[in-house]
Amino acid sequence: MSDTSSEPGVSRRRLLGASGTAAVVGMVGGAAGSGALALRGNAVSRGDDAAAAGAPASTAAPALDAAIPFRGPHQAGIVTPAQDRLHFVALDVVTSDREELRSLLEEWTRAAERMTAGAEAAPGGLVGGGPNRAPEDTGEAYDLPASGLTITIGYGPSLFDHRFGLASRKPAALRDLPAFTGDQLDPRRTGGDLCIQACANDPQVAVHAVRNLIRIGFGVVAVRWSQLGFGRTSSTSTTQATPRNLFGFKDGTNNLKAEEPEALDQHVWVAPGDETGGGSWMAGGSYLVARRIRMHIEVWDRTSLQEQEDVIGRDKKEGAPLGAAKEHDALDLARKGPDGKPAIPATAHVRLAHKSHLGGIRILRRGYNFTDGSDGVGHLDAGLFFLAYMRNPEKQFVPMQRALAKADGLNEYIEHNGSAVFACPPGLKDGEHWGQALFA
Ligand SMILES: C=CC1=C(C)c2cc3[nH]c(cc4nc(cc5[nH]c(cc1n2)c(C)c5CCC(=O)O)C(CCC(=O)O)=C4C)c(C)c3C=C
Ligand SMILES: [Fe+2]
Repeated sequence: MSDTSSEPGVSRRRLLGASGTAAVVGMVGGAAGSGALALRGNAVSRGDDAAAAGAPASTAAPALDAAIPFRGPHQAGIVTPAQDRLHFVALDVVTSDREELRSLLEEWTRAAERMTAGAEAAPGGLVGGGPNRAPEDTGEAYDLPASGLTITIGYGPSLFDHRFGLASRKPAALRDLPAFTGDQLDPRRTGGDLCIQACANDPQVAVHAVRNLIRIGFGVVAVRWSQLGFGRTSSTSTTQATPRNLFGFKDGTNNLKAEEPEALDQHVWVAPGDETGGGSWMAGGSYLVARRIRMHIEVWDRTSLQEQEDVIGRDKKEGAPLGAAKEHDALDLARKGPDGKPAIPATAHVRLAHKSHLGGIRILRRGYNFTDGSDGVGHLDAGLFFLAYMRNPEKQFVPMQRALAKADGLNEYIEHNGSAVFACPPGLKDGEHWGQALFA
């Protein structure tokens, strides 16, 4: 794509201009913060350190370029509008030194805040260290704007074992997920002491963020597994159009949205009384469930339209519930079709995942499509990297996935082959850093 910018210095060449993906910057879900590092808005690139130090943000800037506030009551990257690209990484801690881990989390905070503002990972990172040292920024995002980058951190259950004296700080709700019927989990895509979710509207910006955090963590953390994603498969704000997944269906219609603060408090954010004792630092945070779900798209592509719609429980073109007309019409699970059978079949995905089937349970989905080449026997290795945030995985994801694993018509076409759960701490106030509450 060519550079369409009319402002000098603004490069948008890799920004994805798809309609309906425009980011709303700032106060979504109360997640805005004044940040210790002044945001540079969109009219500057990473190389402009003067701007990083305090130039006012441009109000005329296009939303896809924009910087999303790093600080606030909740971490960005949860209810902030889902960007188009993902780079997710699960890491293991390879040192046994508690102070090294604490100090890395502090250093990561500084770098993450800078990068989300569109700055280099460290001041003068590109060439400022002189010719004899390795640069403190890898450089591939130097000329690019913030691109809506969010960096969200999570802690896995294994981080709270004997190694770092954190056992007494483990949140009660942070437990490895149980096995589900049909799971085909690959240990090489499962678990992790830590995770970083980097989302942006430019893939190069997301990859740059993860790469630089890994570089900073050399000797303290090592990558366990990672996943790239594209074409978000959920909308997390009513300002966003509903995208489609690789089965060609609109995905995210009945998701929780940033504009529903009461529902988010009920289903997504950990409340002050939820975790007592060592886990009380999680108030305002959320739990993340990640599942790598391979979709057998070649089989799906040979399936009739009627069967596809019955499997999902919605029509393919409009995304309306079967028996209804419009995408956002309510699901009527009692409605009968002309043949007297339920309009939304008993094994339809949306029926089984709907709150009325699950005692009111809901989750916030924030997944991405992926294609990771082919499997060597003529099939694409493609699917949905399912990411969902919730207040308590055992009370939300586990019963929901149990219901789906048991009866979902979709199971014929999918396979869960990666899995992890993480506790994502609350957002940071000015001057705070990741790990501060954890190591208090
Ligand atoms: C355990 C939770 C869920 C998994 C795993 C999951 C996988 C999965 N979903 C689709 C496609 C669609 N899902 C849709 C709705 C939907 N899915 C879940 C949960 C899981 N999905 C929920 C809670 C809902 C909402 C149900 C409701 O209240 O109506 C839809 C319909 C559009 C929408 O509302 O988002 C589609 C399409 C795939 C392909 C998939 C695994 C690969
Ligand atoms: Fe679903």
